[in-house]
Amino acid sequence: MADQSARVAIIMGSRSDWPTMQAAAHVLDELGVAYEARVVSAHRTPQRMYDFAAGARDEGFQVIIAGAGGAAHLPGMTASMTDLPVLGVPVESKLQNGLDSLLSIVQMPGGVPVGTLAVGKAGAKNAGLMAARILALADADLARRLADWRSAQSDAIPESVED
Ligand SMILES: Nc1c(C(=O)O)ncn1[C@@H]1O[C@H](COP(=O)(O)O)[C@@H](O)[C@H]1O
Repeated sequence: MADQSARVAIIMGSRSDWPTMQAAAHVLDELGVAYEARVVSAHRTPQRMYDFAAGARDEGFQVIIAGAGGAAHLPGMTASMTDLPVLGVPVESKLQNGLDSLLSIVQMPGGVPVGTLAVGKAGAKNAGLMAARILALADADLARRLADWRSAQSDAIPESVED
């Protein structure tokens, strides 16, 4: 059962994806956005994927972040069964650093949108930020926290090339 306050679902094809997908969880923690993380695989747990995607809106989720590697069908299959925005994160694989994951997620047929981020932890981090930006369209407090987060990021980048 989902934590009723969780607005973002972070799903992934395998527990082995969690070190990557934690980057999404981390930034959502920083922004005070409640999420729930689950292992859901289109390949290995098709009924769990079906039940999750069909029931995600009723569970209270507003955005889904889906990470998977290799033949990464999870984001697209999930997007085919819900009208919630689905953000796809290609997890790095053994083949060309995850190029297979990226192409599996980004090359969706017209009519089934998956917003695809970069491969790996940077993509997962940006998926968390993108989920927050979507939610912030209707949440002024979150919009302010996002603006503060962005300012803090800028402040942390030194202009000097010396220490
Ligand atoms: N791409 C998918 C799906 C899916 O798309 O349904 N389910 C698992 N996987 C991926 O298999 C990779 C290897 O998984 P294991 O480490 O468990 O062998 C993971 O990156 C996972 O996302």
